[in-house]
Amino acid sequence: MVKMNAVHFGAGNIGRGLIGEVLHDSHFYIQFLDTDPQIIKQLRDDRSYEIRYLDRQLSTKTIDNVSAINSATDREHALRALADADIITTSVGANNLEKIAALLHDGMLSLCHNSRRVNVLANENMINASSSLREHIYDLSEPEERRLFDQHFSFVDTAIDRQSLSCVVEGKKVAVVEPYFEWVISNNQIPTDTPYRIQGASYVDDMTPFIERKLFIVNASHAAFAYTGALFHYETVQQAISDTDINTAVRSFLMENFQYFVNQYSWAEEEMLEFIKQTLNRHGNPQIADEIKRVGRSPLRKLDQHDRLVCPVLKLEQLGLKNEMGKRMIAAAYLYENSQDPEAVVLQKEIQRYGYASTICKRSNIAEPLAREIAGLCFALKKNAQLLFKNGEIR
Ligand SMILES: NC(=O)c1ccc[n+]([C@@H]2O[C@H](COP(=O)([O-])OP(=O)(O)OC[C@H]3O[C@@H](n4cnc5c(N)ncnc54)[C@H](O)[C@@H]3O)[C@@H](O)[C@H]2O)c1
Ligand SMILES: O=P(O)(O)OC[C@@H](O)[C@@H](O)[C@H](O)[C@H](O)CO
Repeated sequence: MVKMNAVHFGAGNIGRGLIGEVLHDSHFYIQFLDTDPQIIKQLRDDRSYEIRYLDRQLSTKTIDNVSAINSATDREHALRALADADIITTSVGANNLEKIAALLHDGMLSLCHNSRRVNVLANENMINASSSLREHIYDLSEPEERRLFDQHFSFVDTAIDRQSLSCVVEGKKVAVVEPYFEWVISNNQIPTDTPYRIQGASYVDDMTPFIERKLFIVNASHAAFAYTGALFHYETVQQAISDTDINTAVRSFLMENFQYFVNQYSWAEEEMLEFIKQTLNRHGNPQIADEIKRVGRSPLRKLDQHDRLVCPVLKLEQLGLKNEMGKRMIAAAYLYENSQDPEAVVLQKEIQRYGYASTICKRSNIAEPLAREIAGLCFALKKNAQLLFKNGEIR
């Protein structure tokens, strides 16, 4: 029973491993738009793909009623797909939202001929990704186009959570996922006459606490394991987690962020503690080998003032709450080296040229006294990574 058309930008790990599955189960036909010729060919040839769940039985599921278009080389077909869309979704990576804006702008113009309103859901690890995508599109639009877009489109912020990886079986990419998932959708931004509900998603009136919980608990601890794990030359997050000292350090980092949620949102302590426990269990899932180079990817993005490491530290600072471990985690991130990761290369070049304090001020928009303090932590941890585990402040 396929009733509606979804156009999804990004047939990567989470695109196939979560968004594709949930939209399929909500009776959408899915056109993936991507730029990777290999996955496009696979989806076009098979019109379906496999998901493997990391449950006891290693069960599998086939997602059918899908196809794919190369949005870089086949603009015409991509625009045709957009013109028929009932919903538009993305999971291309936060840094790529700007790159899909021009195509979406043109696709949205052709969609305006339809009477129905279309929701656009950008599913990326960032605060208000859909609102940010809207800004990129509106930056390219004339005032009259913006008025039309306001009438025809709703940009709906979301938070998505699932450990979603891939493996290759007989030359085909298979999505490998934990059974758990969360897709939180901003109810206030969804028009009341939307003719579908996304099955399995949670609709909430105030997105902010949920996207912050995703970033400041799930992704913050993930990044902390990755960057401290890299300091000790581990290759996967699971190896870092099984190091008792790192585990203890990341737990105390999370307990600082826990205080933020309790103070800022009066979040019930037991519920947040349970969420933290569940998150740490998920990160430590022995069936997953999640490489530090994936979890630590794009350190410049992760060190942005609005992202998982710096944002909670600044918020705790404003509230006058303890953030010592958070500062150490930021310092560990500034020490991250990976010659295969373009952002890590730029980061280390900038540090070599301008020093830690200036780079921290510039990249994380942190005021000078705090930036100098974190720079001091970078020097200390570079000399002796064991200081990460020292109680009290490092001087
Ligand atoms: N993998 C996860 O477990 C997970 C979980 C939650 C959130 N996320 C978020 O989802 C997003 C995607 O992550 P991922 O792990 O699936 O990454 P990925 O690299 O596996 O997939 C991204 C896909 O987007 C495609 N893409 C990139 N630029 C594009 C463009 N301009 N036009 C069309 N397609 C383009 C890539 O070719 C790739 O197939 C990120 O924002 C990530 O933070 C990932
Ligand atoms: O996708 P990133 O680069 O923002 O972060 C890396 C991981 O922390 C992330 O992909 C998690 O696995 C995911 O967010 C879990 O839901």
